[in-house]
Amino acid sequence: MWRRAASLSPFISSSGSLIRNHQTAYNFKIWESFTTEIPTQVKGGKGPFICFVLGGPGSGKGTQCAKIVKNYGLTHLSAGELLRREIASNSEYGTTILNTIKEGKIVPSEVTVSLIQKEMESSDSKKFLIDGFPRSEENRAAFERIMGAEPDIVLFFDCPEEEMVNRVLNRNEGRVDDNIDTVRKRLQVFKALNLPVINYYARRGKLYTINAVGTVDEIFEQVRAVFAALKPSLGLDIPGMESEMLWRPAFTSQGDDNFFVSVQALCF
Ligand SMILES: Nc1ncnc2c1ncn2[C@@H]1O[C@H](COP(=O)(O)OP(=O)(O)OP(=O)(O)O)[C@@H](O)[C@H]1O
Ligand SMILES: O=c1ccn([C@@H]2O[C@H](COP(=O)(O)O)[C@@H](O)[C@H]2O)c(=O)[nH]1
Ligand SMILES: [Mg+2]
Repeated sequence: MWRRAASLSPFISSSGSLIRNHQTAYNFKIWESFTTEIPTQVKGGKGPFICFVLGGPGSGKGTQCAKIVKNYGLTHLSAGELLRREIASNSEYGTTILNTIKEGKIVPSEVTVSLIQKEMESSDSKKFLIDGFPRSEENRAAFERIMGAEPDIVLFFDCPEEEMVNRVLNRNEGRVDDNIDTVRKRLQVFKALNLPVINYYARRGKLYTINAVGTVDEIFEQVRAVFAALKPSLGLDIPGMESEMLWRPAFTSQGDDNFFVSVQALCF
């Protein structure tokens, strides 16, 4: 099994530009920073490239992951899908997982990490998109402990709650948690347990915030900019992406009611 502790590689500078009054759906207070550093080579260790994909229910994680897979060939592991597959296979944890999902709560970390671990270790891929995980700080710590790895980058699909609720209620895939009661609970869990994880990665300089409002293609253009920056480390060849701009929260601290995020405007 591969094992590594991810490290942040050296940073390079480029000239920055400024966009004012950027506000996230979760009322992050954002101010602009002139620091414009990006990792030259995100991937430093021996393990696979890992990208966590976070965002509230219905923010479009799965939709965008499908496009990332198609464009950049990463292997997509949706934690929710792995859990739903476990329910369908009548495993010993099936009933507990089903009840947890119906309640919009979080399945014990050991169960989810073990499912992710099995998929990663049985795959030849060196580039993973892990969608909808970690859901909590406890999930995050369990992944680091069990896998001996951290994500190289984290994408956060930032979407207003009303839009997320509309999308989930119109999804029509027969999911047991696509109903208004469970969605409300999932949003509470997201704010209480997942936002702190997102902030953690912002502080670590690994978070890329994507504005998840717009058409699927408009949103993917922001994702494309992130992956264009990672081209050298992923061995990707993406023409026409020489000068893209994206927003990357660089530091976050949490006050009583608000999160404060400074943002780097990255030009490259
Ligand atoms: N930009 C968009 N505009 C409108 N609808 C969208 C957009 N992106 C995705 N959708 C639709 O919204 C619904 C939720 O999207 P998706 O399943 O990708 O979200 P998710 O973040 O994976 O949600 P969950 O956490 O519940 O799995 C789907 O029906 C999808 O087709
Ligand atoms: O890491 C995870 C991922 C998911 N869950 C549970 O599954 C549902 C659905 O997840 P989606 O990512 O929206 O498909 C989620 O609400 C949790 O109940 C989990 O416990 N841990
Ligand atoms: Mg999904």
